[in-house]
Amino acid sequence: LDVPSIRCDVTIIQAPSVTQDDVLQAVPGHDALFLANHVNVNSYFLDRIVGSSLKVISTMSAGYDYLDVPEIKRRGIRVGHTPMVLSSAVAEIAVLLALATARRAHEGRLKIEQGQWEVRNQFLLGYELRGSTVGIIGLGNIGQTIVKRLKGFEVARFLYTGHSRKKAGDELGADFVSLDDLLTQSDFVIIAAPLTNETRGMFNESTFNKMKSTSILVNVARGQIVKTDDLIKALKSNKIFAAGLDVMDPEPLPADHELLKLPNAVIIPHLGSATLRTRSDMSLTAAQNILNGLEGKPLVYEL
Ligand SMILES: O=C(O)[C@H](O)CO
Repeated sequence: LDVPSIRCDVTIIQAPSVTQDDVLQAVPGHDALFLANHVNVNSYFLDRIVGSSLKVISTMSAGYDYLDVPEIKRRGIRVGHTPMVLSSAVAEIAVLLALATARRAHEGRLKIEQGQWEVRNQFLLGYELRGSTVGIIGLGNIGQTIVKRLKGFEVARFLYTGHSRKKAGDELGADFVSLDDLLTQSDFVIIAAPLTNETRGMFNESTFNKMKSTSILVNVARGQIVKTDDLIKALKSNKIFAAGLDVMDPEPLPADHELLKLPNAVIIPHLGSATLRTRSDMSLTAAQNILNGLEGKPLVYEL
C-alpha cells in the first residue's frame, strides 16, 4: 500500500454471510465501503443511506454485476474494483476444469466409489486439449490469460467472440469469430465474459444445440450466463460431453441440487480467485482504491 496521509478507523462487519441489511446498518458514519463479498449496492441500498458521508466504494472482485455503477456515480460516490490481479488464479481454475472434465475425473471417482472400476483399456476414455479448438467467450484479461496458460497444451486453434476483434487476440494468434461459429467449431467453450444484459442466459437450449456433442463447457465467469435447467438437460442427453463450473446459478448451490448428481459435471464452489496470494493482492488493491478515493486521487481501477 502507498503510505496514506490520512488515518482511517475501520469497522469490520462480522457475519458468516454478510447481507445487504448488515451493510446498511454499518454504513452511517463511514466515508468508504470495502465490499469483501458480493453485496448488492443498488437504488434500494443507496436510497437508504441518503445523508451518509459515503465517498468511495471498492469491491474485492473483478466482476461488478452486483453494483448499479451508474446509480452509485450519479450520487457522487466513486467506485472501484480489482481486475487484473486475479486473472492468473482464475485462468488456472479454467485449466483445471477443462482438464478435469475432458479426462472424466469426477466420473472416474464415482466409478471407484461405486465399485465399478473396470480394468480394460477402453475404460473412461476422454478428450485432450492437444490438437483441440478452444473457444473463449470474452477475451478480456482473464480470457487472454487462459489462452496464454493453454498454449503449452498444443491447442490447435483458439477462437474468441465478443464485441470486436482485439489486438490482444491477434498477438495471441486467436481468431475473432461469431458466437455461432465458435459454438459449432469449438471442442472446449470457456466462458470468461462479465455478466451483462447481453450475456445473461446466453447459454441455453438453442446454444447447446449448436455445440458439438463431444464439446465441453467451462464457466469461470458468472453462473447466470448459463441457464442451469437447460445445461442439466444438455448434460443428461449428451448434447454436450461435459461441463466444468466454478460458478453456477444459484450460488451457493443447494447440497441436493440436480447438477451435483451428474457424472459429467465437475463443480467447484466459486474458487476462481481463492488463493492466498491472489486474495491478498485483491484486498490490497481494494484498500488502495479506497485510500486513493479518500485522498481525492484516481482509484487504481476506477469504474
Ligand atoms: O468477480 C470476481 O472477481 C470473482 O468472481 C470473485 O468474486
